[in-house]
Amino acid sequence: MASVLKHPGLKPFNLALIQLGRIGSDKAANLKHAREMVIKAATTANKKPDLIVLPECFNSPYGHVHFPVYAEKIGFIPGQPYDVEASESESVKMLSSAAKETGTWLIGGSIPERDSGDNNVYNTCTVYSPKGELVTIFRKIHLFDIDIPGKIKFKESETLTGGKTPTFFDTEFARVGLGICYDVRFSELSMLAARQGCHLLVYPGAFNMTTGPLHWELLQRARAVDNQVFFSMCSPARDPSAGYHAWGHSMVVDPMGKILVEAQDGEDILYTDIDPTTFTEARKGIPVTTQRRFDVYPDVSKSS
Ligand SMILES: NC(=O)CC(=O)C(=O)O
Repeated sequence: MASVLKHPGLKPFNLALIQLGRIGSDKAANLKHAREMVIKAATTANKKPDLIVLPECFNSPYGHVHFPVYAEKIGFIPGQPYDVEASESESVKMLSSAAKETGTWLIGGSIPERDSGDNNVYNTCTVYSPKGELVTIFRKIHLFDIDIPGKIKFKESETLTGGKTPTFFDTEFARVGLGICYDVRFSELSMLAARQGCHLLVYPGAFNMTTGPLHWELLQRARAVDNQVFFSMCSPARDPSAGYHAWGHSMVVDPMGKILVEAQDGEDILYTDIDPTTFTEARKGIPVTTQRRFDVYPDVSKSS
């Protein structure tokens, strides 16, 4: 693992999750509604959130046939300034302007993205500063290919390519690691982020009616406790008329594994105060971060 600059430290902040409903086949309507909900999240709470999160695949129906149809070219090159005005992506333009208008950090869930070079389609999360700058993107690394007979068969790899780059970004209040949905099942990704100093891991996600009740909460609490970090997944609301029935239950878990807030299955906005004391006390009281036995097993975070 390449050495990274340390973040100055976790500060108290307010996190808002938008469990977005009304995601249908009309992309313009999806974007309009997502924008309205970001403004609502920023303006209707007693305390303005510092970071707002949208769910996985918020501008398109969720399914491999839809991804290439809804895919947009973003053309983000890490380390280079990005010109939102010149972007080919209508979703990026909307998210950037919503972040700027509200003056909040915004994790723009995920959208299908077509790479300008290799033409592959990715499931991509974009992140915006309060000034509306596109600060980073993250492409879902582990594709959701499962087959549980009689229950659910899904194959993202029919049309998507998996990303290759674990990603985090720094705000003035926290270092935030990113993943998307199925990535939560691969503990190495969150371990890497935690070892790089992330305080909070955010995974926009859309579990389903088979795996949701069994694993959605379990995995988030496990990743939070494994790594002693705040962990959050933000889902679309459940739509019984859609081809894919999302589980919902967006949540935020603290570093002790306690669920701080949880939605049901409908559209909702959740707010949580992130308290650095929980983070510090979890690590002080149960000091696993200093008790690892790398003389017995390898430090996976150091392998390249
Ligand atoms: N939709 C996903 O990517 C993952 C999922 O539903 C699961 O892991 O279960």
